[in-house]
Amino acid sequence: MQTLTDFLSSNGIDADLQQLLSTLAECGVEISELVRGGALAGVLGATESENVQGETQKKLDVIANDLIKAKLAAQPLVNALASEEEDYVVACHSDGKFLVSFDPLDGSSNIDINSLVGTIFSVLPAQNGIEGEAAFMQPGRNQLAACYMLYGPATVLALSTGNGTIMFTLDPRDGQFKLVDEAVTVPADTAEFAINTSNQRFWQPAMQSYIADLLVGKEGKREKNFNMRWIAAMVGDVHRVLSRGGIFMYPQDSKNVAKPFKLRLMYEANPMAMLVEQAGGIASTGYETIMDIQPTDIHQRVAVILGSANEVETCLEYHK
Ligand SMILES: O=P(O)(O)OC[C@H]1O[C@](O)(COP(=O)(O)O)[C@@H](O)[C@@H]1O
Ligand SMILES: [Mg+2]
Ligand SMILES: [Mg+2]
Repeated sequence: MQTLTDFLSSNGIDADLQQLLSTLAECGVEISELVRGGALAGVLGATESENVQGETQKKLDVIANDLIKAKLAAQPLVNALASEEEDYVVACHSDGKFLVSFDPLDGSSNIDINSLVGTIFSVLPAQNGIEGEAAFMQPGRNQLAACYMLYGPATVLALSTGNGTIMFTLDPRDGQFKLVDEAVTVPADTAEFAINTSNQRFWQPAMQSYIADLLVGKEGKREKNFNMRWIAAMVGDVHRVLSRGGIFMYPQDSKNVAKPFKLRLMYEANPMAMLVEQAGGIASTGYETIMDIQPTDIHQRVAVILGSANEVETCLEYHK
C-alpha cells in the first residue's frame, strides 16, 4: 500500500510542500497517540485558562497546540503560524515560504467523553515583505494545502493540495499513513443533514425555513425523508460528508449577539471548504463562497454551509 510519503513524492507536489506535509502528518501521529492514552496519558480535563476567544482551554487543546507549535517552529520552511490557541501570529523563520494556520484540537467538548476529535491545518504562501497577521490575510482560494487528521476508531488523514481530495489511514503497525482513497467524491445528492438544532430559535429566517422543510420530509415540498447527525466536532461531521455525502451547517445565530458565528475562517472553514470543494462539494456562508472571503482577522468567525452540491444549492436558494 502506498504511504503518504510515497504518494507525495510521486504526484508532482513541490518538494518543500512535501516536507511540510510530512511534518504536519508527524504532528497527527503524536497527537493520535496522546488521544489514545486518554486518562492514562493525563490529557483529559480543563486548564485554568481561556483562549483569546474566551473559551476554557482543555488540557489536550494546550498539549496539542504546544506540540504542533514546537514542530512547526523547528521546520525552517515555516514562516509563521496562527493557531486557535494562540492570541497572536507566531513568527518562525523569516525566509520560510509557508504560513500555517491550525486548529490543534477540533471538537474539544468531545475529549472527555472519548468521542471524535481531530486536528485541522491550512497552508498559505508567505508574502514577500509582509509580516505578522497581515501576511495571513489571504482568501482561502490561495491555500496551497488543506488537511485534517481525525482521531477516531482509526486515525485518518484527509489532504488536498488543489488536485482532488485524498484520504489516508494510519497503520498502527508501522506508524505510517497509507493511501485508502485517491479521489474522494462527495455525492451531489443526500438525505442527511447536520446542524445543532438546539440553536433553532436563534437562526435567521432562511435557515429556519430550510430546516423546517427537511423535517417535514416526504409530506412536504422536498418529498423525501431526511436523517440527522451531529458529532459536535466539525472534523467528524466533515469526514462523514466526505465519506458518504451530506450537508453540514453552522449558520449565523442570535444566541449571543456579540458572537453571531461559531466556526473560525482561517483554521476551520477555509481548509474544510478546500477539502469539500476538491471532492466535488460546495462550501458557502449562505451568501458568499467561503474560499472567496477576504479575511480581516486570524480568529474571524463565519457561517458555514457545506457538503453535497445539489443539497447546498437548495439551501442557498432559501438565502436569496
Ligand atoms: O457546541 P456545538 O454547538 O455543538 O458546536 C460544535 C462545533 O464547535 C466546534 O467544536 C468548534 O471547534 P473547537 O472545539 O476547536 O473550538 C466544531 O468543531 C463543532 O462543529
Ligand atoms: Mg475547531
Ligand atoms: Mg480547537
